[in-house]
Amino acid sequence: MAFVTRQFIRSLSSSAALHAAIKHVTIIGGGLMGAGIAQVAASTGHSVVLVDTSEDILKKSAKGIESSLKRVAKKKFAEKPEDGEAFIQKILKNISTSTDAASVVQGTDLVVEAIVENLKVKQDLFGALDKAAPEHTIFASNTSSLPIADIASSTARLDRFGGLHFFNPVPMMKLVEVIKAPGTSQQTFDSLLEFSKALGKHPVSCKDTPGFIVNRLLVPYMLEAVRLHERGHGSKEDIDVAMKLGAGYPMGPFELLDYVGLDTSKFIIDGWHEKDPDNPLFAPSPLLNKLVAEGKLGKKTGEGFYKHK
Ligand SMILES: CCCCCCCCCCCCC[C@H](O)CC(=O)SCCNC(=O)CCNC(=O)[C@H](O)C(C)(C)COP(=O)(O)OP(=O)(O)OC[C@H]1O[C@@H](n2cnc3c(N)ncnc32)[C@H](O)[C@@H]1OP(=O)(O)O
Ligand SMILES: NC(=O)c1ccc[n+]([C@@H]2O[C@H](COP(=O)([O-])OP(=O)(O)OC[C@H]3O[C@@H](n4cnc5c(N)ncnc54)[C@H](O)[C@@H]3O)[C@@H](O)[C@H]2O)c1
Repeated sequence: MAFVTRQFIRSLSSSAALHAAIKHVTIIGGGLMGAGIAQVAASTGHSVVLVDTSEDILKKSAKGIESSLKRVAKKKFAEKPEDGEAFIQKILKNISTSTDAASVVQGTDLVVEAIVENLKVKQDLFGALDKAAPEHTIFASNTSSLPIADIASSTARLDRFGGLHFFNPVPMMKLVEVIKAPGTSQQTFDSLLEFSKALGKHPVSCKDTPGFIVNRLLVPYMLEAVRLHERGHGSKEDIDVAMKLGAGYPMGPFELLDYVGLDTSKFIIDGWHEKDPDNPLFAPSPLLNKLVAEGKLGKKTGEGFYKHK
């Protein structure tokens, strides 16, 4: 009996037990990543509000979520396709949309931000949300390249602020990097780990260090691929085939750049160049800059390094 009581007290005093499970999630940004995160959170039984700047964008996000769910349902209900539609509708019921972030965060346990990769824009958003959200609400950024501590500095909840770095396409990629900034409390960090697991993802813990784990290794590789091509040492097609057939990557670097979005890639590299202007690795790429200036942002606009259907 004493053993059972000790176990019970220990379980109550664990930070997981002290912190209520995350149920209501607000995702800010309904683009590639935000829509994917909303889909996965809704599919795992969370109530989700997806926020963007216009109803038109949110309609596009909802369409994207529905077509991704159709792909999931096609596989899951291959034997009984008639159950697929009910599965999709049940998940879609868990998602609502809004253009008013400040009002919807009033009832949320967690805010996941997936807006444009720009420090000032992210700081302004979180600064405003900090005034509107309840005390217990945790804030997380899906930034690819910005320090979590810098984004969090616009709020007064450094202890309830961390990083949740998802991978594209979110419904398919199992990894989430959970980032503990210097101010992030252990309780918040544990909640973010738990939330990632509740999404069916595999979380890894990560310090608030440039590029976290994956991008610290991936970005230099992508940069070298672009430089190799710019020097005329290989066509983009050959470089892509080489990395798929020779290194076993599912996509070549140019296919992946188009998939990620050339605007986001440019934000990442410009930000690092600004911080470390003498590092030749982060020097601007004329080819990337030209494509972005022409509005060729990759798969999302129908053309980037390649043309997409
Ligand atoms: C000098 C200046 C240069 C600038 C350089 C700057 C570089 C900066 C770039 C860094 C960017 C970092 C971004 C971010 O922070 C981190 C990332 O997210 S990095 C990206 C990580 N992602 C990948 O690496 C993806 C790699 N690709 C794949 O894993 C696969 O190709 C794929 C996407 C899963 C698709 O698989 P394929 O076999 O290729 O294609 P299929 O279409 O047949 O799909 C297979 C299978 O998956 C299902 N599926 C695919 N997508 C979805 C979806 N969105 N929703 C639901 N289901 C999906 C599909 O239905 C298939 O199912 P099946 O038919 O097999 O049952
Ligand atoms: N694309 C990727 O592969 C990838 C992977 C991991 C992380 N990320 C990161 O996720 C974030 C979003 O990337 P994305 O590819 O989804 O970008 P995206 O351009 O597809 O979507 C961004 C969305 O945010 C919206 N938005 C911008 N400012 C807003 C604001 N103030 N309030 C509400 N909505 C706003 C835009 O309208 C747009 O719909 C970035 O920080 C990026 O670095 C991207």
